[in-house]
Amino acid sequence: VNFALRIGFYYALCIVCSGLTAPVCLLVNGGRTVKNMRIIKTVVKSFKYFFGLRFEVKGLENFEVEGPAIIVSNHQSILDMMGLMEVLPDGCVQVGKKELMYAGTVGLITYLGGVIFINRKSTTSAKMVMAEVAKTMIADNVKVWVYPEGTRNCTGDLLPFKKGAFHLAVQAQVPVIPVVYSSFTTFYNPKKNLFTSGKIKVEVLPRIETKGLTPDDVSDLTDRCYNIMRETLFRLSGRPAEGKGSS
Ligand SMILES: CCCCCC/C=C\CCCCCCCCCC(=O)SCCNC(=O)CCNC(=O)[C@H](O)C(C)(C)COP(=O)(O)OP(=O)(O)OC[C@H]1O[C@@H](n2cnc3c(N)ncnc32)[C@H](O)[C@@H]1OP(=O)(O)O
Ligand SMILES: CCCCCCCC/C=C\CCCCCCCC(=O)OC[C@@H](O)COP(=O)(O)O
Repeated sequence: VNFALRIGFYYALCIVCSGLTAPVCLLVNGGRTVKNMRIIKTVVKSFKYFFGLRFEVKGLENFEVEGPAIIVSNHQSILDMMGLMEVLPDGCVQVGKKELMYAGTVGLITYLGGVIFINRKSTTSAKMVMAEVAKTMIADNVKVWVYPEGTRNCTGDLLPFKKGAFHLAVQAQVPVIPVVYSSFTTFYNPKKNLFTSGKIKVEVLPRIETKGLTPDDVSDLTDRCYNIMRETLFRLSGRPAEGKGSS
């Protein structure tokens, strides 16, 4: 019951705050633009206090790259939206599933914030959108945040990465910046109706350059990023690295 109440309150907060923030975005910036993310971020950063969540962030200086970049991070839950806004650099849009656009006021605010919507059921259309993004991120000097697992996953491990983000980085010849959030499993588990207060460690890792890489290098780049992020996830979550120390 407690779980349902807290999650219900989270949804309500998202819906109501989106409804109140949307007119502000429209008045200040006039329409769909990444500039609205600043306003959205300010609102969302207050949410953590309602749920007793604390963020411990390291490596923010790694976001300080000139020009565009692809940011990739692990995706555990709808609560990630709070972790996202906690560290989101200016001029950064996210890639999201198109279903989000139809989520009432939340859809409206994601639209106004400039979220790039992809149809996950159609690889061709998703790739076309991503190819377009590769061009516009250079022209508009924006960073793009992608969840390369492609879906939420709250197991304490990473799902295999999809390659879209890395194709995008190579096509645009921009660096990849990995961001890792420690596992939520100790305080959040929908299967066990668990949602208490808790601490989330966040680490922004040093950028991985892609200058000179070609489409043939995308698989290697993906693996490299996956391995670094998985190691970091286990370290931040206090879980022993696999294959080491097991008898
Ligand atoms: C104010 C108060 C507000 C309160 C509420 C506020 C709310 C919100 C505020 C805003 C917050 C927004 C938050 C948004 C969060 C959104 C979270 C999500 O929705 S996550 C789900 C969507 N995201 C993704 O799926 C991204 C990761 N996926 C990918 O990158 C995929 O690769 C793809 C989607 C591009 C394609 O996927 P799929 O169809 O499954 O195909 P694949 O198997 O991945 O690829 C098939 C082959 O194609 C190759 N490929 C992929 N991309 C390209 C490319 N661009 N160019 C060339 N080739 C490409 C790929 O390598 C595969 O080939 P292979 O031979 O197998 O390697
Ligand atoms: C009038 C219609 C009303 C509809 C109301 C729907 C309300 C939804 C409201 C609030 C939810 C807050 C969500 C914040 C956004 C977080 C985005 C997110 O994390 O999406 C997860 C998703 O990307 C991964 O896809 P999978 O479903 O795991 O694969």
